[in-house]
Amino acid sequence: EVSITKFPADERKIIAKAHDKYKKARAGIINTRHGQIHTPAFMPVGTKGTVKAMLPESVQTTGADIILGNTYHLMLQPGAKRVFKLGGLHKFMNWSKPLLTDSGGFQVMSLSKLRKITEEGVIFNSHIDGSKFMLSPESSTEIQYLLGSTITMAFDECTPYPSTYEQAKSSMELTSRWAKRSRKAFYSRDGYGQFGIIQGSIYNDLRLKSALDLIELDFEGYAIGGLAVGEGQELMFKVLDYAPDLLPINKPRYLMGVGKPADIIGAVQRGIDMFDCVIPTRSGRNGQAFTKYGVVNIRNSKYKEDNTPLEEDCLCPACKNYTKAYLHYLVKVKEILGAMLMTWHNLMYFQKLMLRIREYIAQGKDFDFIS
Ligand SMILES: CNc1nc2c(CC[C@H]3O[C@H](OC)[C@H](OC)[C@@H](OC)[C@@H]3OC)c3nc(N)[nH]c(=O)c3cc2[nH]1
Repeated sequence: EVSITKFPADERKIIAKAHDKYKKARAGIINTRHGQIHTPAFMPVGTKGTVKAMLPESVQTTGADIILGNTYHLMLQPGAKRVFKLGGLHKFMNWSKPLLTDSGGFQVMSLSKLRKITEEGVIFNSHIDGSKFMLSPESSTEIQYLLGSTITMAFDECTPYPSTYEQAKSSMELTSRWAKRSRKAFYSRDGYGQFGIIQGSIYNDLRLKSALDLIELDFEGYAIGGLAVGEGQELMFKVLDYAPDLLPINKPRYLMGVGKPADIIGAVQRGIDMFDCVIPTRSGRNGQAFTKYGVVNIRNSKYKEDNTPLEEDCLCPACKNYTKAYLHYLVKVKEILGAMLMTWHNLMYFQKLMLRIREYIAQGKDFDFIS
């Protein structure tokens, strides 16, 4: 039986010895019921049970080991009980590898207009038809169980930025109480795991208290929440200079919502193992392609007769079989194939970045190649 296991200690030793400047960077494998996750890992976002514009088998060819689903969206439509009855989200969306679902709090705050935060949980009106719902540590954990998530996220409150010390303190304390209830509601099975999410905004004593509260609950992994919420890279790195070290060294660390390649590299150098971000998929659909030459805005008229691929050595379908001129045209006329090819390329780019980072760490080489 596989379970979410520790990083191989010897691998960690080599990594720690190999490069002093980034001695916190580490590469490892998370073993789960649905297969292995090679870290540092980038997790494509599949909000409504699909990575937009991609077939799951295509996502697999980019090298992704795990994708994300959204509790908030799926509980509203098609409903967690219905997904459960239909065999769970893995079967429903034909993705047999690991799935991580967010606990829904963040989405409620960012998507539903009418909502009320109480000690019990968050009461909100669906942004689809206005019907009333409650998300609580218990209901969020149950919904993620019904979906069949490999990695379940504890129900937290993502502290907004900026927040005063007092605001951040009471928000973090609510997250600690909710984490305890989430942990109690979790049905633990070998190969499945639940991650706690630490808060505390930019205040190091609150971050420490949050970590201590959650470590007591012995989660299978830990997320650093409350970042990438408008604080900017400098302030985010300032928190990351110490926050990962507050967490157990042998458990996965997940930085939620991050990020651009330079953000990912800086966070890996500070000890982060897992990432999720809508950038490669959302910006791909909007005509932005990530390349080793920088970001290409394919809608720019300078590409309308450019007969070269986005990247000559990229193996994705967009680069192998098409030109920038064709992608420029497809995106301009809003053809669905444009969204597909741009998304495929960006996901391939992000997975190649992670693969190179894992290789550099394993070889003990510093990796500042993209900044
Ligand atoms: C961007 N900066 C960013 N995103 C934070 C997300 C959401 C991640 C979520 O971000 C999108 O939802 C909106 C994605 O869907 C579009 C979700 O994928 C399913 C993804 O779920 C992990 C956070 N989620 C929780 N539960 N707690 C957090 O403190 C937190 C912080 C974030 N910063």
